[in-house]
Amino acid sequence: MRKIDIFDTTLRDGEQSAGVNLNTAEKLEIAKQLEKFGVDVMEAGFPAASPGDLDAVKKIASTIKDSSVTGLARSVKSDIDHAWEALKVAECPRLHVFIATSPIHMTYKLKQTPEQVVQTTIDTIKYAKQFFPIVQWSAEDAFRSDRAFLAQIVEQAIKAGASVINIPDTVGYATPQEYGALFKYLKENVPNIEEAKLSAHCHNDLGMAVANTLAAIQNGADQIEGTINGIGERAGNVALEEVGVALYTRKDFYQIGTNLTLNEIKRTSQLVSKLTGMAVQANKAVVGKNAFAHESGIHQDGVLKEPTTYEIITPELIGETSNNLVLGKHSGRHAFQDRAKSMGFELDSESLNQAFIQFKKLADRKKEITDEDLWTILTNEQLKDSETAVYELETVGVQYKSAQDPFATVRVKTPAGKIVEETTSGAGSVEAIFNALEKIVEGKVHVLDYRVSSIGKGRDALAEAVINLTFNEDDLVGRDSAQDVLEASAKAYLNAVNRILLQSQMKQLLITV
Ligand SMILES: CC(=O)SCCNC(=O)CCNC(=O)[C@H](O)C(C)(C)COP(=O)(O)OP(=O)(O)OC[C@H]1O[C@@H](n2cnc3c(N)ncnc32)[C@H](O)[C@@H]1OP(=O)(O)O
Ligand SMILES: CC(C)C(=O)C(=O)O
Ligand SMILES: [Mg+2]
Repeated sequence: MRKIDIFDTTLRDGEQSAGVNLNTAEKLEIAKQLEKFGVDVMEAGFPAASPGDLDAVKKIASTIKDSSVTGLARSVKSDIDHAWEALKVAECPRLHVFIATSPIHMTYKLKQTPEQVVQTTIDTIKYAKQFFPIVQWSAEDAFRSDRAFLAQIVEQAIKAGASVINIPDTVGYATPQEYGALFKYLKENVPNIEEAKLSAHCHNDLGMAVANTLAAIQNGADQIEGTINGIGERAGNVALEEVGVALYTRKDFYQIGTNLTLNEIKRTSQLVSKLTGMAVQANKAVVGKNAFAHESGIHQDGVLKEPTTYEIITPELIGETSNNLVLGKHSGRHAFQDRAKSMGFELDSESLNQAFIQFKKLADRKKEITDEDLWTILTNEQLKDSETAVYELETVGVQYKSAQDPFATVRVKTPAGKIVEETTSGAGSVEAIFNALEKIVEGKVHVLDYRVSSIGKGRDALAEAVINLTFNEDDLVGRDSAQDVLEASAKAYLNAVNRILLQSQMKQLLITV
């Protein structure tokens, strides 16, 4: 199987992402992880950019042994001198030098004629070759360059000593068909092309970086360049983890191998995200939080029966521990039962059905059902027939008059079956209710947070109260709803207390079983 080289530029093009700035220690940390990931070449920075970048490239070049380390330079002698200063410590120093070849860039940016650009290219590569055994030359904005001119300058670059030729789609303008065709064209029209490796470098402005990279590979690219998580200038570079996993998963189609250790992907992605401060979007291919998450019942059922029904790559392949069946309003009984089982609940089918109905009702009101929510639902069901009991609100009443402390009278049935009534004042109606409940509940209650909102629209909307409290040191969130705000608040308070009570009763039950 043909093998291609992976050139990582997370520390150079990736660091060109707006708002990203890595110090030497951070760059070194990422470089070590890239080495574990198995990249063939890593571009550690742009040594002429700043003393800090020169220092970082130097540290990386002297530390990394299993990947080749390179640095970028313009076609300017002083840039190459800076790069040599940083890279001479490497086992096999490698330079990456570039100049733009498109009419737009040559005319407006470089203000050089095509002939001058060819001459600068030749002179620069020859100068660099005095120091560096390996010189990679890039034709910036190659895709928007005149093809015949590109073929001519590539031929000259190889003659001058470049052993890797990079053909970037600098502004992410190419389509896969066109980018692939450009590689084919160069293979067929540059007489000495076999003396150098041909490299692809794709940006993602139109979201086609992965497709373009794969098209280049199919048309003879020997190396591909990209970054972890696809970070980079503007919309970023091609995401190396996506290309790596695509080549591996579809090796039946591409027939291409790499030296990448794919199960280092997750760790590498997380490290880069953490140190650059660039979050990975949840639905990003391969490394997104949702890449192995299944939310809907039909998918969850399929995955439980046979993961390959909905997973074309295993979580383990990229170093992820497992897939994730997220319970929400689209989930079905199979996933619900599976989670209940993994939490230690063995319910008969009737109890499971009842618990599932409660779960669906709650799922309509909450985005995500937590394990704590499930615990409460399942425990309620499991304890239904046993001797356990909780606090039940019988009535709540409030006496309120402007400029006076309100009084609340609360009547509750205790777990022991006694009816207890308390009347207490408070700074407000809700506080008066909580004070009365505090007197009734046996144990120490401390309210941490409380809020009410309406469910639905209109004057007759239901009120939902959510309360976070500690009860005998345990803390939990309780919630309940009612037509009236005050009743919802009292019920939410008891809901939290009862959940904690049920948890300890359930633990007791599980211990004795
Ligand atoms: C497609 C890419 O990703 S290319 C890499 C982009 N990365 C970076 O630019 C990061 C590092 N850059 C820097 O720190 C600075 O831009 C430096 C140190 C390189 C240069 O800084 P300055 O000397 O202040 O120049 P400035 O950045 O403003 O302008 C760039 C100059 O380089 C010239 N230039 C641009 N590319 C090249 C090239 N490949 N070869 C030679 N000259 C070039 C421009 O024409 C311009 O020249 P001018 O001053 O004669 O008009
Ligand atoms: C410097 C070159 C290789 C580059 O990053 C680009 O053209 O996108
Ligand atoms: Mg680039």
